[in-house]
Amino acid sequence: MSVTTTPPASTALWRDGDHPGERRFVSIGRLELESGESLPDVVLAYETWGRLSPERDNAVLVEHALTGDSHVVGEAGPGHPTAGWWPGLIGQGAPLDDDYFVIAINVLGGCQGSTGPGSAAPDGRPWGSRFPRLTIRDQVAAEARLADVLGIERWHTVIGGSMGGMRTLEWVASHPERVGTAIALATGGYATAEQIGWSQTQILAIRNDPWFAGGDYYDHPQGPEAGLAIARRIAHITYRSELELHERFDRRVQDEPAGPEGRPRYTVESYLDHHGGKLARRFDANSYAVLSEAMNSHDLGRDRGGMSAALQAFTGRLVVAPVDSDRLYPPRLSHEVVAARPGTQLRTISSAVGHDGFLTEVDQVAELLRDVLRGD
Ligand SMILES: CC(=O)SCCNC(=O)CCNC(=O)[C@H](O)C(C)(C)COP(=O)(O)OP(=O)(O)OC[C@H]1O[C@@H](n2cnc3c(N)ncnc32)[C@H](O)[C@@H]1OP(=O)(O)O
Ligand SMILES: N[C@@H](CCO)C(=O)O
Repeated sequence: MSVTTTPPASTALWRDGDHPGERRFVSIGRLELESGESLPDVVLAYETWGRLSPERDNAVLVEHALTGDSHVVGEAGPGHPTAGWWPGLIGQGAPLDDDYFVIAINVLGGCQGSTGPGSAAPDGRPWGSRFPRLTIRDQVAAEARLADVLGIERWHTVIGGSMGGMRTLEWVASHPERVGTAIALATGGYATAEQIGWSQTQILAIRNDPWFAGGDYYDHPQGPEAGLAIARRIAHITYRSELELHERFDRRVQDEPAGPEGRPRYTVESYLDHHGGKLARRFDANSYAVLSEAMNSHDLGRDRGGMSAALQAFTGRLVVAPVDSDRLYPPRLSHEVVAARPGTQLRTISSAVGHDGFLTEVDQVAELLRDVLRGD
């Protein structure tokens, strides 16, 4: 196992330009997966802030959501398609200041430096359609290997929202002794029927794009960007509340119809086109499908005798933080975690936005994090 600042050739197939110097890459070797398949030579990309204390007791793991990456804070620039997705959470004056050693890992199956479907398989060609099915448990198993390499036996805190919240809770279930405090935002103990249904719809939008080519599109002139953009449009509606969309866009028209045959383009359509196109330019469609299916696998209680039994061995502090207007991960899912594990704290984020509130209400998330780190 080794750590490097240059991406190993095996990870560099999907958009070579997306591998900046400040990101580090660790090889964690072969990973046996829940499916019974295995991934040889797994690489994880990660970024760090601060220093690990001599006692190794100040490490904080920040877990990103579906289309996030290891770039939690910082500018967009070479290698970083977007600015940090949780601005103000790490750095001087932020809750995660120099007292902490913060790590964010691009998830296994992702497309920002970690092994994913766009990486090279052992034959040198992209995995594409051959990439194995992943589960949230596989992703956490990979992250535990990275922690081993860095000499982190126990996280001071693990925090994440949505898919990052799934991994946070899975850390608690699969490595209870390695987590001090866990903060899971806008998530639940399992993927619901509705979440799986929305995922299916999005994955079908990708797979039915004529340019999908069964998933082996990397050396084609075009990929399934249109399908991915449709998937993002569908997802983005679920990430926002009905009331927010109504108040922001109502029935306003962005572009007037051209001629008698024309139809108006509603402002909300323009907004969804924007988000669909933006994601299609920065994200790999195969990764999107692989990660969506990993989210579908999420079920803390699976083969563990239920959620309560899965959380029983954890003696640390667990905080769950739903967004009150979240229709995709409704607050009842957090309440179920509280009911399953006595002592779990509930901190509700108030937002008009909906699910994306865990990203947009950064002040509330910062306050929550500050309180929890203080021990309140
Ligand atoms: C800070 C970042 O942007 S992180 C980007 C990387 N993203 C991730 O890592 C995933 C997490 N992030 C996300 O999912 C989303 O980007 C969120 C949650 C941060 C967006 O939330 P908000 O801040 O509420 O943004 P909002 O939904 O209002 O969208 C703003 C965008 O829509 C555009 N927009 C707004 N109205 C319209 C319209 N009628 N027509 C077209 N575009 C529109 C804005 O110009 C803006 O564009 P930009 O993002 O390219 O600057
Ligand atoms: N908008 C976020 C939320 C997903 O839960 C993302 O794209 O990662």
